[in-house]
This record gives sequence, C-alpha cells and structure tokens, in this order.
Amino acid sequence: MARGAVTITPVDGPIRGNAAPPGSKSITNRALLLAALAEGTSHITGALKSLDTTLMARALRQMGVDVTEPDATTFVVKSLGRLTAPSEPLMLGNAGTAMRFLTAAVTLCEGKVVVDGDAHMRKRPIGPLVAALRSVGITATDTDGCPPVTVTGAGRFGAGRVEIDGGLSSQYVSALLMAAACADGPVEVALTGPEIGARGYVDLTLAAMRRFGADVEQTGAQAWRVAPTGYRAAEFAVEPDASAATYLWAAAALTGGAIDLGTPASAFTQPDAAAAAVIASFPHLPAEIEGSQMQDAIPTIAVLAAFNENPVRFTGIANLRVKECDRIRALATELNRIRPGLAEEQGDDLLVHSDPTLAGQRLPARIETYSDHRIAMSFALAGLRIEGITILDPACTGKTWPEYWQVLDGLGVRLS
Ligand SMILES: O=C(O)C1=C[C@@H](OP(=O)(O)O)[C@@H](O)[C@H](O)C1
Ligand SMILES: C=C(OP(=O)(O)O)C(=O)O
Repeated sequence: MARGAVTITPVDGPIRGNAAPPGSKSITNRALLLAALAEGTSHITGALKSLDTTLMARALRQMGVDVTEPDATTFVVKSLGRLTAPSEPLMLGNAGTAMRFLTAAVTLCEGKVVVDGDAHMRKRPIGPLVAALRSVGITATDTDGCPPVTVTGAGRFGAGRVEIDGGLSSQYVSALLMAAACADGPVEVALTGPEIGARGYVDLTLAAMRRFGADVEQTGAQAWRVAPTGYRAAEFAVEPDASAATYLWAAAALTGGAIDLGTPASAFTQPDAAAAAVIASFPHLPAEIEGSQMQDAIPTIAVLAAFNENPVRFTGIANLRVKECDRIRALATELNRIRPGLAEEQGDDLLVHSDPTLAGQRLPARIETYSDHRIAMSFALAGLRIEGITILDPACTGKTWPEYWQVLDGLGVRLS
C-alpha cells in the first residue's frame, strides 16, 4: 500500500462476513528452511507471501536453493539438500524467524556467511544463540550480542550436546533443533535458564521437522534428542496464521459481530490460537492476562482491553520489549496518545485502564507504528469504535499481512 497514512471510519454496526487470514508466517518460514535442507522437490501450499517469507526465500536462493512461486500461496523448493555459502551477506530485514533460523542453519555451509538485518533487527538480541553455536565448536561472532552475525561453517552441525538459554527468544531453540537433524551424529538440545516464553513455537518446530522426516524425541522437560537423519522433501500444507486471526476475532468481538475465518480456532496448532478464548470473553476480559504463551496476540488484546469493562494487567510479557519494537512501550505510548492515562508500564507489565465509553467518541490520534506490523494492525481496531484514528505507515503490515487493509475494506470498514 503506497499511502502514507490511513484513517479508519468507525463502523455503525456489527462487522459480519467472511475473511480468511493468510498462511502462517511461523510455519511458512520453518517449511521453507526444512525444504531447503531436504534433497528433492517440496511443495509448500497455503503459504504466506509477505516480507518475512520473501526474505527467507531470497536467502535460500542466495545459498543455491531453487525456490519458485507458481502462484500466490505456493512455494516449490528444489534442493540438493545442502546450502552453499553465499557471496553476499544474507539481509533479513526485521524477520526474527529468518534471522534466528538461518544463523544456526548457515553452519551447514562451507565457509564464511554474514547474517544481517535492518536497523531494528540490529537491536534484537541473538547473543545466546551465537554462544550456543560457539559452545559446539562453530566459529561465530555477533555484534554486541546482536546482528550482524558472522558464521564460519564447516559443512555440518557438530554432534553432541548443545545448551541454550531461550529466555529471550524461543526462536533460538527452534533454530538449533532444525539444524541439528543435519549433524553427523545425534544432538541433544537442552534448555538452560528460565522457562522459555512461547513454548508452543518449539512444538510447531518439532511438528514441521517430523513432517520433513526428522526423528526427534523429548528426553526430559527441558531437552530433546535429534537423530542425524537429515530431511526428506515433502508436500506441506501451511495452516492459516493464528496471530493474524486475532485481529479478525477482535474486530468481531469489539463490534458485536461475527466473522467466519473458514478455520475454527480449535483447528490451529499455533500458540496464539489461545487468544481466541480470551478475546471471546470481551467485554469481560480477565483482570490479569499472563501473556507468555501468546505473545504476538498481546497488542491485539491490549487494544481490546481499552474498551473492556474492567482494567487489565498484562504479565509475563517482558519479551515484548525485544520484538519488532519495544511493544510494551509502544502500546502504552499509543494508547495514551488516544487518551492520556489509558495505559501505563509497571516494570515489564502493561496496565490498561479500560473505559467502555471510549466507543463512539471522537478522539483524533495519529498512531506511530515504529515500523511494527502488529502495532499498525492492532491500533486499526481502535478505529473501528473511535473516530479520528489514523495509522501512520500502514504499509508496515507487509511484514506478515500485506493484504490487511484490503481485508478490512472487504468487511465493509471505510478507510481513507
Ligand atoms: O518461532 C516463531 O515462529 C516465533 C516465535 C515468537 O518469537 P520469540 O521466540 O522470539 O518469542 C513469536 O513472537 C514470533 O512472531 C514467531
Ligand atoms: C515477533 C514477531 O516476529 P519475528 O520475531 O518473527 O520477527 C511477530 O511477528 O510478532
């Protein structure tokens, strides 16, 4: 979308209709990488085509993998089952999955690989993953704990035990697990440090690995053993994106409407599907929402909370400070831009002082997105009930949902 800003006209009744979220970003980027590590031709259908998956596909092409796109939701990946060191750095924008997954996977190249991202990505921590790679004998350096990362691959992932602190990001754990199946012996991936947030993403990784032929078993509450099977090409169907679904669930809840997504909440395997039940309790959201297992849904629920009957405290969300932007700060700042005093940061908690009378008011606010797709998509929801909400930089939704504004338009939401 070329427009520099979009203003949402509040709806005058419940939103009803059909609207499907795009394919899952998390699953598409796992499938792309696993298909690239498999010898043969894989078909990935129902896939997300967005900036994050385009960056992953481009990086794989740079490493000699043939990735084609016969239609708007399919990737065909033809690979010899190995990656060759690219001549140029892999530039991964602000795609956390691509950045973390590839940092571990490029150890399978022979030679030096630079893995880098944009200015936002260069502030997102990757030190624990790089330290884990070093602990198994891989030459790898980061830049003050962040990208760019330089990895000198030896053409294989070392066998043995690798420990990882996934406290800052579960993506480190997923990255190691996926690369580990290409080692020359069994690898044990063991968690150290605190319990990881968003553990459901590790389950998503294990499921995708198994679909591409991996043999991985959980050996304890905090450890997995990955057999050195490599991967087999597969026919892989991606399910719709649960984080994207939260905007549709919330749009329906906030307007008293009903949107048929074509997929029931119970059919999603992604962690953010847990948000469906929380959103369904609106306008009686719980007084405390522990967000560690549905982190990407928190911006959606926080905006919804502004219209709730009672205040909501969000806990367990410290990791939101190291996402595309500091989402705790961004949510508090932008909610307060709509009406001062609406939200506050308390340590790493976010407290939203709800006010059901916000609906129907005119409260002009130009919402800063911090280049974060979820800030843009979630604050658009406020515009369904409040007059005067303008989202700056609406194109940033292209990271995971380029068609977001068209989908709202298709549901009868007026945008100008
Ligand atoms: O593994 C994944 O696909 C993801 C894991 C989560 O990140 P962290 O593991 O960094 O919390 C989530 O926020 C991100 O959007 C996708
Ligand atoms: C945190 C997110 O993305 P990533 O970590 O994959 O950049 C997200 O999509 O909300």
